[in-house]
Amino acid sequence: MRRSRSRSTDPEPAAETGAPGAATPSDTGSEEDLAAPKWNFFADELQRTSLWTKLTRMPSLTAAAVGWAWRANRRDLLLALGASTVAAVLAAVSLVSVTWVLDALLAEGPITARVRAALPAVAVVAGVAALSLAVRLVSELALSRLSTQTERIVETELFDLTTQARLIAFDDEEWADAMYRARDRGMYEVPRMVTATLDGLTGLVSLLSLGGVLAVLHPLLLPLLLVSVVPTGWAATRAARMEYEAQRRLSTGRRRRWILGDRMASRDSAAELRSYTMRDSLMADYGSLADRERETMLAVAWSQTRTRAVGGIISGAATALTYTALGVLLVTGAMPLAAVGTAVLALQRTQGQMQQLLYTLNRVYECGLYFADFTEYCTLARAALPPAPTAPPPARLERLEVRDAVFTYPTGEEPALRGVSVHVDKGETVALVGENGSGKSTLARLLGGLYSPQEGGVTWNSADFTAIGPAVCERISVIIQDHTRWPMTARRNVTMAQGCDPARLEEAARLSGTDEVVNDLARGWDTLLDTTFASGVNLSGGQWQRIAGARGFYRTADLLIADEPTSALDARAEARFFTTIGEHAARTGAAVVLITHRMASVRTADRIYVLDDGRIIQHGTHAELMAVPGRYRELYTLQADAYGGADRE
Ligand SMILES: Nc1ncnc2c1ncn2[C@@H]1O[C@H](COP(=O)(O)OP(=O)(O)OP(=O)(O)O)[C@@H](O)[C@H]1O
Repeated sequence: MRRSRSRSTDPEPAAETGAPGAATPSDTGSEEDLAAPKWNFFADELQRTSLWTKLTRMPSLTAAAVGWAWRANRRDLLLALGASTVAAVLAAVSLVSVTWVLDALLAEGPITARVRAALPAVAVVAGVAALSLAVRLVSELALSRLSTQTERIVETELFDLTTQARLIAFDDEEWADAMYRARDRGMYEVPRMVTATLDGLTGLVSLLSLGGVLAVLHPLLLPLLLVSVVPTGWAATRAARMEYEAQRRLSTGRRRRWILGDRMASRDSAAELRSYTMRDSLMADYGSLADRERETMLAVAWSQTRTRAVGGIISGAATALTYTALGVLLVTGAMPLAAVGTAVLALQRTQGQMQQLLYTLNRVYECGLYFADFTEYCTLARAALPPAPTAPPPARLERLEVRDAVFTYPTGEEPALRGVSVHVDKGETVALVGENGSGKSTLARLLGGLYSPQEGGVTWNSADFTAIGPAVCERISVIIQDHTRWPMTARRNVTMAQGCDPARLEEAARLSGTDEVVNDLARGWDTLLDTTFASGVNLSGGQWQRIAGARGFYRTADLLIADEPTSALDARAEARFFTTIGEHAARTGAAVVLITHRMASVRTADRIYVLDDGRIIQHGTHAELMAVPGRYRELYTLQADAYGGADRE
């Protein structure tokens, strides 16, 4: 792995910090790893693309933002648009009324007569101001309602797609990073983008009406105005692009930092962190990543300030030029004094409005970049959805078969399964054994309909899993090796998405030994299993595994897949589990696929498959496999010897 280029930000070597075993910088990934992950392929393209090309994306981005707002609440959208347009037109009316006031005040005659003459115009100015305020308030209310509602539908869209995506997508770096970016910022930018777009549209209408007033006063004022505000807008847009590019570069590093931070602050890793004195090493890793981020962001802030300064200086010079031109127009008599007064006012307002509009356009552009992350993720996530089922929901299981399956993880260099064929018949108990990494869990996931092989196929009563779709999961119950500790009540941790059937719950609890766990809980099944809440409790690893077992038994299924279901159980609980799993199968008629390293527990299986390096190297009953030399007999004998030969047959 290459050394980090920002050496000054790397943590000190272990010997110097006195932190034994402190991580070397490369433990957190070289700068290149962090700056240029696969998904960041577009960063270079982004750099090369001109501002003009990006601005041409605006109409489509704006249309997309308005589309989301329309989906969120069309009434609020129309109200916001209508009210903003009225407010913009009122601003121009108010300006014309000011000219009227000035005309009256600067006319010939006694001051009282001039003031009296100006009164109707003053009343119009006041009335327009009051009306503008009311209309603006309505517009702001509609906009904030719209923003909240858009946020809601965007979040729903993200989780809707994410929870439907095929499991394999989570192993795909590009997908995972896109999801992180969409969740981290992209999805929050959609409501901002909607607000910014509507602000932009309002600003445009205001500007057009103010520009109309200015053009009527003198046509020369318009180009002068443009010259004074465009440089500031250019600077703001450039600054936004710099920030976006930096954020995009830092995204992977941030994700790693977030994960590290989570490990440092989480209860699950707290004990191991202390036992292995990981503190200094983790802090160094975290610091290294945070330093890189800080360095990048400080450099960005400095470049942004330089760009903004250039824009500001050019704008300032152009403003001075505009006021000089006004002076010349007044002195030469090309414009009367009242018109010059209104022009000064109009120029100030228009300048403010134009700056605001450029700032808003810049916001739309900036939000648009992150918004594009969200839409990119939605596109990727839609591509990761399982294809629509073409076969009817599966009937009761007769035979589940995997044929010549080849499966490689998206990040894997070698296939995890290489031409595997197995089958499970109704009511059978099949065991998968093999050493670590031989492919048992991967095969179990294929059997459970969670992964699809790249070659070969998986069928349920001869119907292909892909054709059946997610409905196949309804017929399968899985006790997962790395089961989830759901932050819910004990009852919900067992019943999951199914309704609670007290008799089935009691039976599942008895079979898995969860009854003993729940009996000890002060609030029984109603106990919240999450210590982040005041009433929540924590369970031991073995107790959690019993809950995961109960989850598997509770579900009415034709097939129960149990992947290392007893790894955390004590000897008594383990023995009980292997007896009851058979009892469960006999009572429900369910087939069982059992994965375990406890060789003694697979002796009674109808068929045992032995895996090695992604291949089935042996299969048969315990007696058949023990009768021939091979991996099964070797593993079985090794374990039996460790137990003093008690299990040797
Ligand atoms: N998410 C993943 N991404 C990439 N490779 C993976 C992933 N999960 C597993 N692998 C690889 O696939 C191979 C098979 O892994 P698998 O988990 O199926 O083995 P196993 O037999 O269940 O191991 P164990 O007995 O340790 O649970 C291993 O080489 C492993 O490194």
